[in-house]
Formats: sequence, structure tokens, C-alpha cells
Amino acid sequence: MSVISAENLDLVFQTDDGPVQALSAIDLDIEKGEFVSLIGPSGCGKTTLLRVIADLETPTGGTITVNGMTPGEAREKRAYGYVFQASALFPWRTIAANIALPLEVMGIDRAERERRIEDNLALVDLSGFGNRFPWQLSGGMQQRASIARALAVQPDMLLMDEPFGALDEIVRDHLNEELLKLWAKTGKTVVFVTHSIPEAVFLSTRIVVMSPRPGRIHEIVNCDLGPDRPLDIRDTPEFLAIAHRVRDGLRAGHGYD
Ligand SMILES: Nc1ncnc2c1ncn2[C@@H]1O[C@H](COP(=O)(O)OP(=O)(O)OP(=O)(O)O)[C@@H](O)[C@H]1O
Repeated sequence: MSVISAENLDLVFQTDDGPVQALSAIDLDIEKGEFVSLIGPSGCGKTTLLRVIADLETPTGGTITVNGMTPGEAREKRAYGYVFQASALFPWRTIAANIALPLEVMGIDRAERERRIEDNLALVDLSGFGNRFPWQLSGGMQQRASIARALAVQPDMLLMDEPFGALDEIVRDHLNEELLKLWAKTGKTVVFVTHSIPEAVFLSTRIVVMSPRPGRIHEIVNCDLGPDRPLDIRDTPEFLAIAHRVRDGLRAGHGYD
């Protein structure tokens, strides 16, 4: 069974300047354990699609199921963790208390909360940083903490909206490697929004190339580089061929030429 199954999905926002068609005729199936990136120019509907999956927006046409349920039911069952572009950690709470917050809301007892905090801090290589405040950590560490927070609710799926977009190249490379390891270790399904072709090719099993006005899927590119991907795989002909194909798809979708 697909973890996410969208059929003929449409979303029109009503604005003061008239209707904006953010998504048009989206057909997409994502299987358990896949790492799928959404890539495309600004305004092509990547975030909107992620928000529809997360039940933060309601489509105006078509159907979508998440784990066989409506997005609303899946949200209630905590089927996913959401990681935003900025870490969205509460500055007045320590890292541990930030991770604990959704667990408190879920009514999970203190001992289990502490166990999950420790386990997930270890998973993102932040053991010992639980008592720090977000502002005491670097941007990359804050993003790792927000990944730990998303994982602590034990979701089947991670929805990540340009989580590393604001970080410098070297930190981003490092976090890409860490995320890949985490994905291999946990087997979670990941849906990942990015503007970066190398990031999408490095991380994904499939890349959904979107085009704007209205936001639609232009092409889906398979990325069969295998699970073992050191950073220097980016210099191999196989990697460059996939990157080339994604770039061609983005160009064609743009309608420049
Ligand atoms: N709440 C909203 N109300 C009205 N229009 C919206 C709303 N959210 C998004 N849009 C519009 O829908 C379209 C798709 O936006 P979306 O943020 O999904 O694109 P995106 O591909 O994620 O862009 P970016 O890469 O810049 O983040 C854009 O034209 C945007 O202006």
C-alpha cells in the first residue's frame, strides 16, 4: 500500500487579487521507505503539496490518502513529523523541553519522554545538549534538534520543507550525509522540499520535478544510486547524468526555451 496516494489533486487559493491555482492535477504515489524530493522554482506549489499531505491545507479537488486515511485522520494518529526551513524551536525552552512538548501534548509519561529525548538526541548526534537553549546552538545543530523533535513522536513519515536551505554549503553537506544515514537506519518515508539539484539527487530515491503557474508535476526522475552514497558520489557520471535530467526537466517546466 502506498503511504501517500494523491489523485488529480487541485488547490485554488482565493485571494484579494483573484484565485491562485497552487496545485493542478497532481498524481503521486509514494511507497513506504522511499525518500522523495519535491523540486521546482519558487511558487510551483512544493510547500503547498507538503502542507496538503500534513493536513495544513485542504485541497479543492481530487483525493489524497496518507497511510490509507484522510490527512486529518493521519494527523490525529501522528503519522508524520514536520521539519520546517527555520528550526521553529521555542527559544524559552531547552532543547530537551522542545522535544518533550509534542510528547506532553500526547500524554506520554515522564519516563518515556526522557527515554525518547535521549534516544533521539543520540540519533542526531546531539547527546549532552538537551539542557542548552536553541540560541546556544549553531543553525545546523538547531536543525538537527528539530529533526530529533519530529522523530520523537515516532512517526512513519518525515515531511521536511527546505530544512537545510538557510545553512552554509559545508554544514549542509554534513547534514545531508547525516540525514541519509538516519533514513537508512530508521527506514522512515521522507518527503523533502528543496531548491537544490545536488541535494535532491544525493538524498532521494525519486525526484518530483514541479513547474509553476499552475503548480503541477512536470516529471518524476528515478534516482537509483543505491543506499551507499559518500559525498564524492556527486562527481560520478551516474550522479551527474541524473542531475542533468532534473535540470532539463526544470528548464522545460519553466518555459524559458
Ligand atoms: N495561503 C495562501 N494564500 C494565497 N496564496 C498562496 C497561499 N500559500 C501559497 N500561495 C500561493 O500558491 C503558490 C504556491 O506556493 P508555495 O509556497 O506552495 O510554492 P513553493 O514552490 O513552495 O515556493 P517556494 O520555493 O518559494 O517556497 C504561490 O503562487 C503562492 O503565492
